Amino acid sequence: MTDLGLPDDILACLFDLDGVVTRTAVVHAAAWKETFDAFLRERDGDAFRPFTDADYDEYVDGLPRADGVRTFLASRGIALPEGGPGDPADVRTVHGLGNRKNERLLARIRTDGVAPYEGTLRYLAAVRARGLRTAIVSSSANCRDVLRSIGAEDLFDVRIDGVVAAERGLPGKPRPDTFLAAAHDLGVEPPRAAVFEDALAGMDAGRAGHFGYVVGVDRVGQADALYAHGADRVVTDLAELGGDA
Ligand SMILES: O=P(O)(O)OC[C@H]1O[C@@H](O)[C@H](O)[C@@H](O)[C@@H]1O
Repeated sequence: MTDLGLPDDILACLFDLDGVVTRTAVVHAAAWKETFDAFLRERDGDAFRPFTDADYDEYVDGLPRADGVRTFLASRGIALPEGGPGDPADVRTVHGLGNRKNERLLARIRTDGVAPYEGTLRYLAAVRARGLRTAIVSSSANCRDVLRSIGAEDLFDVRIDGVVAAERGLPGKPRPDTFLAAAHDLGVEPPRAAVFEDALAGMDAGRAGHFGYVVGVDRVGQADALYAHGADRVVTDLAELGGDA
């Protein structure tokens, strides 16, 4: 193991964004809850069954936006027409609901701003100082704006996010394709790359892609689930891995 807490032969680090680099996983979760609860109340009346944290972790966290809508609704036996990406936020389609959530997410970000995890920024600096390559691998179409807002865009050699994945036709997490694309673009074989993820879907992607090391970042007390989904090690902050100057 190196002083970064990684196997000696790791050459690249692939980081998820929301919940790993920035404190935005909770912002996404809150925007989803607002959106789904309003939808379910409209549909089922006041006796509706609310969207829970467990629903978020299991069906939505880490997935591309439209996949999150489909997967959660399917868990409740609900299917909506697909619609299209340009659907207005009040249309009852997969994309309409996704757009409704995005409006709520952006409103929250406008009001509260974006905060990074300082431990991750320090770890990233240490990774780069030791000559390892870095990528951001996020399902979010808002990834670039979020990184820019904390001045962290230049910390990554490669970005595979929701926009790039759509352009290239890559399936999102839990499939490994976005992480594999990042490793490929960095010129590193998957067994020589480490994945850093807070979402269960991200763990599944790390395992499916046969990456050299998968670090689960536990921000919400789900260490056991992260291990069950394939983490090699679980930390609550990347500073625990090492990388001190
Ligand atoms: O809606 P966006 O910004 O494209 O993000 C898609 C997904 O991105 C992931 O990073 C989040 O964990 C999910 O909650 C979110 O739904």
